[in-house]
Amino acid sequence: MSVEANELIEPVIGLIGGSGLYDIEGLEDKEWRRVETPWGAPSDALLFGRLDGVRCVFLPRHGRGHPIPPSELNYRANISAMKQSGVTDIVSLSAVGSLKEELPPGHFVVIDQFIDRTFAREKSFFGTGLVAHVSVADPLCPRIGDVLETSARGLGLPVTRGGTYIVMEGPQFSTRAESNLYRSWGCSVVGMTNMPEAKLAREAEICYATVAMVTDYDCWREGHDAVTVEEVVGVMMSNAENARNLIRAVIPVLGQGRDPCWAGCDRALEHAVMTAPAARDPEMVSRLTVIAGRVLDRT
Ligand SMILES: CSC[C@H]1O[C@H](OP(=O)(O)O)[C@H](O)[C@@H]1O
Ligand SMILES: Nc1ncnc2[nH]cnc12
Repeated sequence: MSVEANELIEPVIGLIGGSGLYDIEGLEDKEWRRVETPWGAPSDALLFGRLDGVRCVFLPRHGRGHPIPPSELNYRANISAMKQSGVTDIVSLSAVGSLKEELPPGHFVVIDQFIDRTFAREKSFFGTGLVAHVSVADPLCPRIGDVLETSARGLGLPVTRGGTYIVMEGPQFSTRAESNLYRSWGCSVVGMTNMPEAKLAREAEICYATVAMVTDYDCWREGHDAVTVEEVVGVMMSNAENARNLIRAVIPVLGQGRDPCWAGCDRALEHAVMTAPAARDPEMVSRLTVIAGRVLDRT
């Protein structure tokens, strides 16, 4: 997709559904389609359709029925499949634990920062033979964040704008010492999936924002039981209903024709590629065409 000046973008909205969100209701012309990528298969087929005329692409992050754990997700294939499907804007929906008293279960947080503590995942599309460094100083798209916040408030949902999501490797939940450490770092919520997803979306020049849906207080709270899957699943059900309403509200807004993103997420690769054309591995270049073709074509 081109983002030259004065060209109006017709957005395609990508939705990545987390725990408890394995389908999207109300899509017209819906069709599940498998998408192959240079990085292998995504978590599942993607659901293509339209909502109020806006093209949407939905992917259940863990696959339908939740067979894939956070560390085994093929994050590169998931983001590449979105890019190959023309997605310009991703809304990520995620279950998280709360690290702050004022963010109770049921609360939605439109986060604005991450701390990435994952260590067993492929984190970049680039590598030997084609090196690039994008900025993730502000890893979430504030333009989408504005729409999410306004729509959530309009629906009367309990929502906080801003907050840091610490991404842990999992699959076990945190120790009490870890949970308290994350609190001492000022983190708002803890989860296992949004990294490297957000970094890869940035490399793919896709605007990306997250609605972190609180399901539990993790294990830091004195006198309260530590989080269990039973607790998470229970709260997830009511969160999922609110998430569906929020999705219905944001898609018509995000789907309007627009200029390139004012925050620049869709131009992240502009000055990011380090490897001189003559030093590039042709196989890497060919593999990366779907992600970085926009900039590789001209350098
Ligand atoms: C049963 S809670 C653990 C699971 O839920 C979250 O995933 P997602 O972001 O896809 O909703 C969390 O990070 C864990 O993967
Ligand atoms: N407490 C928690 N820790 C990590 N991931 C979570 N997802 C939902 N609750 C969580």
